[in-house]
Amino acid sequence: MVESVVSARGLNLVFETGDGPVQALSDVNLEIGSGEFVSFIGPSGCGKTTFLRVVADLEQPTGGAVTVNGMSPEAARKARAYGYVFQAAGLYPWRTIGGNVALPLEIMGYSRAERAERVARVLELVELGGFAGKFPWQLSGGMQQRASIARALAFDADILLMDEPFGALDEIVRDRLNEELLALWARTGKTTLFVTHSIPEAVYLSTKIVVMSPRPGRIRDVIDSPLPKERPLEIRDTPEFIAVAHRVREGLRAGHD
Ligand SMILES: Nc1ncnc2c1ncn2[C@@H]1O[C@H](COP(=O)(O)OP(=O)(O)OP(=O)(O)O)[C@@H](O)[C@H]1O
Repeated sequence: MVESVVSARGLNLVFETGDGPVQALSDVNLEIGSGEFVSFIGPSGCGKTTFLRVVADLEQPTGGAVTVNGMSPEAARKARAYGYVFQAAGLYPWRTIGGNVALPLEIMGYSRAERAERVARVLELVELGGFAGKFPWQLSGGMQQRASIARALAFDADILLMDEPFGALDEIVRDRLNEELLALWARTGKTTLFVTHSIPEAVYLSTKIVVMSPRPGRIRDVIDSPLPKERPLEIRDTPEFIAVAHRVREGLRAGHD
């Protein structure tokens, strides 16, 4: 049997707060295979970020089990199994773009030559080849987010965790970055977990869409996309695309009843 890259079985997570327990995740079961692009969509507070944080070993489940590459999240973190892209680009303003991308490599003790080679390669991948020497404030919001994707790619982890990376961008920039991300995913084959509030974004990007319901966060529906791997933006006008979007919307609506 092929081992899942991410496997969640009976996952529960309860936060103890001053106002009593908050159940963020309830009995989440999910298998993610190698090279899949999986979007998590659901209303605010349904546990999407919490799920990503469990995978990244930033939160401890209170029940059930998660494995990442067949290991505990802690072992996977130590093996540098993933890169993490946050909602805000989170670049250090006093470092150049190249310096920001190199930072995790510096912390990990890569040599200067190795850092330079990797920074050049990942900036090229996100089409920021000529921008290594610029500072974050010299780049648009979309370019900054591309730089933060480059930073997550720099140490060649085979899993990419992305928490609403394009949420703050206008729709035209977002469309372009969606196209670029899809091309990048096709080129690199990284298993990608992607949080979004946007139905078209989830349907356009994903091989699998996980629809979640509000607290306690449960999986309402898991949709294996019938769309082909090649996806021009115009695919969003096809009946196949509209049918998947409809099913996602139905799942979100059912979660509210
Ligand atoms: N550290 C924490 N302590 C207490 N409660 C928390 C903590 N982190 C998250 N929560 C609660 O757990 C629930 C799930 O939060 P989470 O951030 O995972 O939701 P989300 O689906 O990512 O939301 P959004 O779409 O708004 O980002 C929310 O009710 C949130 O208030």
